[in-house]
Amino acid sequence: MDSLWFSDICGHHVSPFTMLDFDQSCHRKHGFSLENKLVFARKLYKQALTIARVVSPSQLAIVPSPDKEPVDPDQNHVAWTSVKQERWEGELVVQGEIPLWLKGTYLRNGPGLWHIEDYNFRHLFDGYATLVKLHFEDGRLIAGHRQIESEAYKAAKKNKKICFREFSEVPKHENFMAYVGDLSKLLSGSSLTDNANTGVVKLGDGRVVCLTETQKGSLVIDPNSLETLGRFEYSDSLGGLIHSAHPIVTDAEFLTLLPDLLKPGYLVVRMEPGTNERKVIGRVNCSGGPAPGWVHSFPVTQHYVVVPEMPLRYCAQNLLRAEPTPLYKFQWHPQSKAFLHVMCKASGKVVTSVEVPLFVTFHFINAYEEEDEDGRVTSIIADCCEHHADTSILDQLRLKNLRFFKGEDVLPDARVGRFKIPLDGSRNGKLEAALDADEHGRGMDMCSINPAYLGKKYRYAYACGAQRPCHFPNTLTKLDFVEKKAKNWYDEGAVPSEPFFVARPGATEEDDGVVISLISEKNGGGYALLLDGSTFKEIARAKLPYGLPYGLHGCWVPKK
Ligand SMILES: CC1=C[C@H](O/C=C(C)\C=C\C2=C(C)CCCC2(C)C)OC1=O
Ligand SMILES: CC(/C=C/C=O)=C\C=C/O
Ligand SMILES: [Fe+2]
Repeated sequence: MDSLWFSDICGHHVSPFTMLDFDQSCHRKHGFSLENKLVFARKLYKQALTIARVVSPSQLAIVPSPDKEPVDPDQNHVAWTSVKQERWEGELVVQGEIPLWLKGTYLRNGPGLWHIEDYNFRHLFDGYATLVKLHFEDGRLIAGHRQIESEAYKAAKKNKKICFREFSEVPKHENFMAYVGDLSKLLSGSSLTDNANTGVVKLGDGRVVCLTETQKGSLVIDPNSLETLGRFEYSDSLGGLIHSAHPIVTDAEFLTLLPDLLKPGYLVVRMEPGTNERKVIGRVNCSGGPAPGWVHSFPVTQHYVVVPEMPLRYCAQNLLRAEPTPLYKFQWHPQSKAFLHVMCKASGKVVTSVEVPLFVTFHFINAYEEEDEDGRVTSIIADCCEHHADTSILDQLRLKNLRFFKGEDVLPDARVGRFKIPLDGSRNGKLEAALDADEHGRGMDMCSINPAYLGKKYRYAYACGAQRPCHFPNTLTKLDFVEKKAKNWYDEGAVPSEPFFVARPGATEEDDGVVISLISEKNGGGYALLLDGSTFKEIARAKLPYGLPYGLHGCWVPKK
């Protein structure tokens, strides 16, 4: 059903646009006549009406209604509470020693504002983006935070209601016709959010861009003032509405995946520093399923891009709903199986597609090539934070579940899933735990590595693990894939964010550097924490004036 809605709109699939985007679609690129465009528009409108018919009236909220979930302020951990104010900046008092070599700014993005007026959002991923900075220089630390001024955020503030479609929240419609109008806006992408609340990357040319799952939610910011400078406009004509929220970004390139919901598959694209133009490396067709698997992230090796095809797949039907479904914009299709595709970066050729055991992951950690004694690549190893093929983690991240922790051990188990992809033409790949998950309390997500080891054989990763009982990953963990051991950091009641590794300039050891994390404390406070990358012992901490909401992903902007 999902793909049927779109399949007959446009007969050819030469252009890799993902959904239906008038301005940038293949229709413009291939010079379609006005008449054809009108035929196309009519088809679109008819499809919107068909969709409107299959969405039952109960899924239409006619009157705006606040989320009626009970809110008990005593239970509200600062990690899950909206940021206190629009912005703040100041120097922090440092306990311990910040290494003098640490010069630059750590930026962390995340969904920090979960209400508009008295309407409370439901899911962690719905929040309006809060950008945090920690600027280290001469052993001192200047911190700050500021809201990202996306169109979605500004419109919500001005109109005192949600105006764009967020991860799970949808603007409420006054009546049925307004809903049908919104559906056509959805098909053109104009109703989708640009709330860039997921990650932040420094491009090779120095521009700093905040990102989310929607392409329009790529916003350029100033890493010093945290001011939103404007939209990052992709100047190519690839079109489409969504991309992977985690591009692979180095000083030399920006690689990402554009899922194609019309003809299930993915485009692998590359953008050079100093340009806004993505160029196609190649295309992968899906091996299963009515739609591509969700690609929140993907891994690369030195010569290959690994394109994951999870059985948790995008679902056009769920995209159009007015109320969230248990799996939000996705659907679980175990019968469609799971695959990993390997594309050669240089030629764009798919060198293998293997079936793998079912899996669920948000985050790939790293990947590398294994060689035989003659230096021929025999297989690829790809590691991820794997949730035992169980989608319930998405539900666990509802704010209601995060806010009401009564001490039960409800965090679903996760592990470091290690895929082995043979390159000898075999049709199946393997998936096993890279180390005993009890080493990290069977919690596993929000990972980082030493960026010098991207795509190469590596030994260490940093992530959030669990000290049970818990309902959310609550430790920082250093994983050693050689010893198959983990070192864990824990502070009772604290919610730590993604441990981010910064290498010491000139280091020769993989773990020679520091790990930065922002901690939200159970008493409403918060602090910036520095751990030694090798010993994983605390080397410094600095208290913030107030605790900040939980955040997702970060990047490092070194001082020039
Ligand atoms: C994880 C994670 C989710 C969050 O994503 C935010 C948005 C707006 C996602 C939107 C969508 C999908 C997840 C699937 C396809 C459709 C679309 C609506 C674009 O940020 C995160 O980190
Ligand atoms: C917070 C999280 C995923 C974030 C996606 O970007 C997962 C946490 C639990 O495993
Ligand atoms: Fe992520």
